[in-house]
Amino acid sequence: MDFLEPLSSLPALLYVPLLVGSLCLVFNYLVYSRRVAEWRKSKIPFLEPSFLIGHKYFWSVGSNSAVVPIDRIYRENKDKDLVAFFIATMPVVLVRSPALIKQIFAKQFDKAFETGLAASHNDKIAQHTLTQSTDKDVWKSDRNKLSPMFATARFSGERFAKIRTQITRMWTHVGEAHLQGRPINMKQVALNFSFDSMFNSFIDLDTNSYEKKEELLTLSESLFEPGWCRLLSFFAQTRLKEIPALEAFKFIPQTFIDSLRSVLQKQMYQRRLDGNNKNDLIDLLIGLNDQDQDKKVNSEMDVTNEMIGLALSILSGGIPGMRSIVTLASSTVHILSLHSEHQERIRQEVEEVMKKHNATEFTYEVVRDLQFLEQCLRETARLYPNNVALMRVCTEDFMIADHSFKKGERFMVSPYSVHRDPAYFENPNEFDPDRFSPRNRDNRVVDAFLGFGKGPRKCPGNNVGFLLLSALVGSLVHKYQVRPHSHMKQMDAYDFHARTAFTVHKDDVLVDVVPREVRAY
Ligand code: HEM
Repeated sequence: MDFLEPLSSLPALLYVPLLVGSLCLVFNYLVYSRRVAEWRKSKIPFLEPSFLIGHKYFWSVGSNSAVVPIDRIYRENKDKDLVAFFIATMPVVLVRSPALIKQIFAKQFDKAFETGLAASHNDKIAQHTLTQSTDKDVWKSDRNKLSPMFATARFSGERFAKIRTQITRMWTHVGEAHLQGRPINMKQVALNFSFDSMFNSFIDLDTNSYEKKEELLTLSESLFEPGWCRLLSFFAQTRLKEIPALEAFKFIPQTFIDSLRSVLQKQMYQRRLDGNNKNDLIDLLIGLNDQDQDKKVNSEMDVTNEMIGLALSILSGGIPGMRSIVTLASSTVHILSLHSEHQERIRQEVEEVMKKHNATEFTYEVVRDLQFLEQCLRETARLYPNNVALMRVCTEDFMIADHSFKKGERFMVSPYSVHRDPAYFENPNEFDPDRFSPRNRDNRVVDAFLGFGKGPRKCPGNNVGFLLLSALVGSLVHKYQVRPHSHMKQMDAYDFHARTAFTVHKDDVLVDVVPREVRAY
């Protein structure tokens, strides 16, 4: 057999990768051809995958963020409301039109209930983590239990003092960097601010990330750190969650859970001893413990899987939360550094609102009243939405817009693409906070804005997030003039990190500051 002769001269070790590679290609082919036949039958518009190797759009993933190819598919299929394709071997249906997104994410919510990060049914903690829960009743009951935590009024009055402490620490850090002639790393400043604010306010943990890096902060950072490992764990969570051998790739690693468990246990125990009701997450968890077991917290076993899941929903914001605050804060400061006129408007607003409330420092009432600053934050969330994609998975077969979808079909929405579509936002690449002013905000804009998701599973922490962001950005811009250091032009999708499911800028976001003369605080 002459044609096999070249193969016989290969070292035996090379046969193994060759065999594995060939099996993968055959597997790909089977996946593609089966799913394409189903799409054709259900009249779902799709992009024909290339024989064996799928869609070329995604070959550059690893050097570019997945936003880039998804956005290209979005733009090349203007004539369609939805279009199906493969990301590697994962079939997805990209939903383009806001009307259809609303239909699937809100009106047909019951039939496409699961998110892209849905947990394995056996994962007892993740079932109580809002983003990952796959049981509608458990999810509903958990969201109700947590709703008092998402009310911004929790930060009013004396409780705002904890946020004010973070403002003062941030000013000190920024002031020192300025005196030493160093630029400000906004990603780091925002991480310290949001971590300390969240852990102080929700679980009464007195952290100071500028002085000491808590284990939980290091672990939280590693949850969002871009890299192949995190990207693979995201893929394993999305695609292969029922395979026990992949437990080690769980999106929330066991080390994080163990550390959180021990912190919660300590805080609950201490609260029992102090007897002070602070109306925070610790009190909520103690209440659950009393209801369920009618006993005091005194052993590790008492911090149940449900409690860990609920705490994760708040503290890591059901995963996107803290990351979202960090990204949104650094993006907002980056964009304001390029627009001194908007910085000036924020300063004037702060002065006016302080005067109105007869305040000489940042208070809950002042921060809640910063309307123009909120418009700037919303506009930044439009230009830089946090998630590469929003996902829902069909939990039963259903029909929509003359197409029938099977249980297990994955819907994907690209907030970045919808937000930059001129059909919904005029001059979409321009930073124009006034498009979100109460006067200009029409239904078209409201429906097409996806920065916090859509439907009953949309972000419950948006108000808390905006409160912290307004405190951080408002106080920074009020005390300092901010100028660009590292990014002299507005960033876009090519500036996002390639190896993460979030739209994180690939470099540090550095700005320079010049102190301003302000009224006494
Ligand atoms: C202001 C910054 C924030 C942004 C831009 C943001 C964005 C998002 C997005 C896009 C989703 C997915 C929604 C969907 O799939 O339809 C989400 C979900 C979620 N967010 Fe946020 N978020 C922010 C802050 C927070 C904060 C501070 C918390 C917690 C206190 C939080 C808690 C959650 C939770 C628990 C979910 C899951 C909801 C569910 O599946 O029921 N978020 N967020």
